[in-house]
Amino acid sequence: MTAPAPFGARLDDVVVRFGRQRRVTRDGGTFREDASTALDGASLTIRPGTITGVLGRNGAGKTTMLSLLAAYRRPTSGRVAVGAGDDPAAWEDPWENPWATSNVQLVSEGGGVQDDEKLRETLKYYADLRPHWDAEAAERLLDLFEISTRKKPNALSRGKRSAVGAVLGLASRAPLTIFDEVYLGMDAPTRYAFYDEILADYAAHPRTILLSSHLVEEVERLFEDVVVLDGGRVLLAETAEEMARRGFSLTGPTTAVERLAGDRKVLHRQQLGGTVQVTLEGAPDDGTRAAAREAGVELGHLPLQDLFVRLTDPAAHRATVAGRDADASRGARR
Ligand SMILES: Nc1ncnc2c1ncn2[C@@H]1O[C@H](COP(=O)(O)OP(=O)(O)OP(=O)(O)O)[C@@H](O)[C@H]1O
Repeated sequence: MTAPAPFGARLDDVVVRFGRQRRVTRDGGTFREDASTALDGASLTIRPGTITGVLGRNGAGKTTMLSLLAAYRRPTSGRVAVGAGDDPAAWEDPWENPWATSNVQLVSEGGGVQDDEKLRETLKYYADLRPHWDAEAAERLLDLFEISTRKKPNALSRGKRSAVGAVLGLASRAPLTIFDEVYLGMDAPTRYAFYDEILADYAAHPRTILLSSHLVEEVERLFEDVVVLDGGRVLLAETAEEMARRGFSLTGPTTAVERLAGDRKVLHRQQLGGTVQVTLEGAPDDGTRAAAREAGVELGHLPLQDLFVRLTDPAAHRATVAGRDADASRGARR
């Protein structure tokens, strides 16, 4: 079978509301109220043939968004589309669309397995369901994660169940493969093996992979694109390269770093004795680069975690290095 073309995905002004409830007014009348809004006018495009990180704090709407793409649910309003090619106008609504759903694989924590049957039955089911299923890859990965197909999933540990999800997602070779917090319960060596397998499999069989995770530091190296959701809205959707240009870090002697940082906004600050590392908003100009070299200050890339924390925290600490501490020292020098 020829390799399938990677899928793109798009959300246009998508709203998802859950749990309409009947409320009683003071005068005894009733009205219906939305209990929660999981997505609140979310719009974005996932480029075909990329690994895209989906980040957001608890309850931001990640699982809801990913479920829409796999047609596990319908939006309350707005449009969802998936499909091959670079023209989103040609993509299709995945809802009750067998062509779309057979090409989209969503793996959630502990999901996608038949609990009361041996794992080998689940594998047969996937082989029938997934047009691009690779049975050899599934076998190799199950060996790698030391999982026996003779076991029933409910007899597996939480980490092993997650590893089964990783296997199902990878071996599906689906043009749109979605891993929603699939790492839960996996120990660190297993997680790193999973990340390496994603990269190797993606290189050998290009497709579109969406990966949601709270372990931002661990997974950032995988991402070509990044989506950040917050309160049901898309806070940011851009390439990892564009994101990297949103900030930089300086590491070195405290006074030199403070001088170089000036009034820039601080995303993160870590003091180790006389050495400080600060993550700053914005791109370094040539002057800053030259001055850093001269002062023996190391200029580094922006850790995604710092930007993520900053972006999703409305009450973010807006201090600058030139703020509280440095102000005091400048005052003393005047
Ligand atoms: N079936 C449901 N019924 C009612 N509310 C729901 C339902 N599913 C999700 N929600 C609500 O929608 C919002 C978004 O939930 P969602 O699970 O999409 O977030 P998430 O970003 O995946 O969170 P987490 O990182 O904690 O998994 C939350 O406020 C959640 O309580």
